[in-house]
Amino acid sequence: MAGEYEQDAVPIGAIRLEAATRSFNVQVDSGRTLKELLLRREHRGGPEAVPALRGVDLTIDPGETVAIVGRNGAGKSSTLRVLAGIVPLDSGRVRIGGQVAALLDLAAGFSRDFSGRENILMGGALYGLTRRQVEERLEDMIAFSELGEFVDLPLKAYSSGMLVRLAFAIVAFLDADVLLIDEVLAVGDGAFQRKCEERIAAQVASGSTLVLVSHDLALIERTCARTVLLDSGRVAADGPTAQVLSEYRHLLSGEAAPVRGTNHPAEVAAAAAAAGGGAEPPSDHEEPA
Ligand SMILES: Nc1ncnc2c1ncn2[C@@H]1O[C@H](COP(=O)(O)OP(=O)(O)OP(=O)(O)O)[C@@H](O)[C@H]1O
Repeated sequence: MAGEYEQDAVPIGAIRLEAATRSFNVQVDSGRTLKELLLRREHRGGPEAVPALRGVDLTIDPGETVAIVGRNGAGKSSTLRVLAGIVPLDSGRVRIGGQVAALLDLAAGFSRDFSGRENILMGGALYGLTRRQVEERLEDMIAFSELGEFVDLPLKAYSSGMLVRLAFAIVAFLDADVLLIDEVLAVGDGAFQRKCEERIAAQVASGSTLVLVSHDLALIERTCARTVLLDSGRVAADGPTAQVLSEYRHLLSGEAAPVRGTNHPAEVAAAAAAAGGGAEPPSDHEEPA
């Protein structure tokens, strides 16, 4: 049974996620034997379902500021993708009210052969703005991005920080009712990060709902009143940010090893600080896909 995604079935700015489940099929290739490789035989193992969300319930009211935290692979990005309507649910229901602006996978939303200016024009249309509305905001968006002459060069020539500037400049002037932001702010430089934070704060002050996924616990403390802790695709805690982050730090400091890969360096540092120790972040940190 497929899950449901309904827009405008709840008040503007509200989010309702009910019993959300989602798995991803991953081709497992580790069991291939040397004989199979030498004889070029097909390996019999099929795709394996990796559960990302296992029955997540989330009720967010208009104007709330909510952070989602959790270890690598906990299901944070999957939750945002489901809320943005990019990834459908296997079962459960998403309802979201009003216009949604998502800053998730930057590369996915852009055309690399077109200039920044052209991408703004196309991006605005994707978010439901008319050509005229985008043109009215174009100069403000370009000024916000501080891309200078790069705005007329193809995106192939952009650094990842420049892509963030472009993406944020579009989202910053959409006046969306719901803002979904995944970690992207971390790629911009310090000055631009502060500018983005100020812009987000202004949008929240004007009534937008914010859902932020980040490993930057200080950013969360500054930005979000409420935090949801995910663990292995389930909600492990949901409440005031100070309380849930304290639980999360406790979880991180008490664990010997993460679920998969290494901990994010910011989390390791936070856990070390919480434990009063001086643990160094792992040098061979790797981000899972
Ligand atoms: N497109 C995909 N294909 C296969 N597996 C996926 C895909 N997206 C997510 N997963 C799997 O779903 C689980 C949850 O992933 P998700 O990216 O939501 O975690 P996360 O909490 O955002 O992790 P991180 O902190 O590392 O970004 C992981 O086991 C991940 O491997």
